[in-house]
Amino acid sequence: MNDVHVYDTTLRDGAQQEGLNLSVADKLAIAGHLDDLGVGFIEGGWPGANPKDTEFFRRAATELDLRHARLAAFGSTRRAGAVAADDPQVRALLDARTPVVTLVAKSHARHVELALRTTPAENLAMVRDTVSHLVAEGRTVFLDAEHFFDGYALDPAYALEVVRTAAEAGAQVVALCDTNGGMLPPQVTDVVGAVLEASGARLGIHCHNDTGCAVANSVAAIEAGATHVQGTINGYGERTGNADLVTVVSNLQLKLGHDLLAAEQLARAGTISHAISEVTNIVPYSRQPYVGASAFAHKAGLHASALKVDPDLYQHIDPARVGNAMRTLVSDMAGRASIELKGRELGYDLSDRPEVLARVVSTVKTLESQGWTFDAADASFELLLRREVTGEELSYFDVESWRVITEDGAGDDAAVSEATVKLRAAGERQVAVGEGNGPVNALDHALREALASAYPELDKLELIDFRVRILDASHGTDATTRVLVETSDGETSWETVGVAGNIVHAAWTALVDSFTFGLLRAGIDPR
Ligand SMILES: CC(=O)SCCNC(=O)CCNC(=O)[C@H](O)C(C)(C)COP(=O)(O)OP(=O)(O)OC[C@H]1O[C@@H](n2cnc3c(N)ncnc32)[C@H](O)[C@@H]1OP(=O)(O)O
Ligand SMILES: CC(=O)C(=O)O
Repeated sequence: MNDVHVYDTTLRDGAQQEGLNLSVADKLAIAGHLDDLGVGFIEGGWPGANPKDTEFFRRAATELDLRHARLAAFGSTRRAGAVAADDPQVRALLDARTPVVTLVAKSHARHVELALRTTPAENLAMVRDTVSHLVAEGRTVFLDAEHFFDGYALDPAYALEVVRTAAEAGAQVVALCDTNGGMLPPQVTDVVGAVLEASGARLGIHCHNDTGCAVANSVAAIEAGATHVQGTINGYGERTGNADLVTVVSNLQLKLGHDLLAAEQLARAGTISHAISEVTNIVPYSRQPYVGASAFAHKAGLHASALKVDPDLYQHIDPARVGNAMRTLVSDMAGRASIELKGRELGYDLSDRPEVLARVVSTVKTLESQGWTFDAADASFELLLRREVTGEELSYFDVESWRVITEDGAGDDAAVSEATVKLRAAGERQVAVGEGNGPVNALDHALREALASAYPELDKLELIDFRVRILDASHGTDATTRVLVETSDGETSWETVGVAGNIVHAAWTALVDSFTFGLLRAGIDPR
């Protein structure tokens, strides 16, 4: 069933999200990713509304080489009382030189009266005039019927008249919009079915997520006969966002048999969703359906014991179909099967090492009861596992002592820290001093300095995140503290954990694990 348009509006409605601000270069990059995903249409923005969107269409004409998608320019019907051919906003839509133009039109009688301040008849004339003018100019026209569901509830005859008028004027699709996002799936099913029957128009669906039902509503509309679905990557959009197009497409394709994207395109959905997050600079939502980092991450021991036999037992699809992968999380909820699966992920075959499995389970449960957390610190767990499997501590250096002092900066407000680290590495005793804007920063510098000659490979490691959690807040300033450190080698990153009564000690433990793991990952032998 290759019958449904996949229409992406990340660059227009997605960009209406609070805090999201895309440059022209960002928009061009995202359009390239969307085309790779294989969507049918990319709505690029509203030409004429702001210089960036106008510039996007100008540059897209020469810089975008779309293989799958067709570009759509978005704008509204002409002004009340004007003529489409003379309306500067309609002119800007034509100047964008896209094959497709999507018009937003009022379909709610109250909006016509209060927001447009015109008559129902003039609104219909605006739809008719603008659609037919753009069609006559050679454009494929889609019409977004704004506030359709609320408008249909108030005055179904008028809302239907807008759909009929647009279709008769030549609009190829009339997308029914749940602009305020207040609908639930049964309402969408009923309205789409009724409008389809009464109008015979090709219908689309455009949903916002204010009831948390944007995806469900979109799927319901397609099931009810709509054949064009709009959404945004990662559900970006005004207020609570739009329907997440990756989830919508995955549901329609993998659950309902629609043939929307080639299997290999859908298998890139995870990569593309994350690549677009990089451009938008919005941290990916780990629990995003299908493509989130946690979407196929399993924490409970019982789940792992069944997954070991057959991954299908606790997964609704094979994650590879959407470019994701199964992960086993190790925590105090782990059992032996969790450790065996995690070991397999890390390259250790523990299937005939029951004593190691039992020991690791017990160690993890004990440490987690003291505040350690291994599902957030994969690298510390890998070091622990390695220690239990090999029976020896991986040691690149022997720490003799470390200390930090923090003092008021001379003459300015900022306090500075100074750390001294004494250790042996590659047979040499090293004493190094590091300065920083805080104790962990100073320790990081001192440790690097002390290890620089033995392990120059450490130079490329960078601490990219540092999180502190007070574990028993009722103890006040003598509470136990957990520190998570995230480190990157420029290509990948890993997290390590430290727990101690002293916050700097906890950070030091996490720091030492982070450097040790970095050297292990780089394939360095202890010197
Ligand atoms: C539901 C949606 O998300 S639709 C997309 C909404 N997106 C945006 O609004 C982002 C881009 N918008 C903009 O940059 C500006 O609002 C512009 C350039 C479009 C218009 O700016 P301005 O001319 O200053 O008008 P303003 O934003 O104050 O008001 C919108 C005008 O459009 C009119 N309008 C609203 N919908 C329609 C429509 N479907 N057809 C014709 N006119 C419309 C309003 O009645 C109002 O008219 P008025 O100026 O006579 O009061
Ligand atoms: C058109 C649109 O974005 C809406 O009605 O939500």
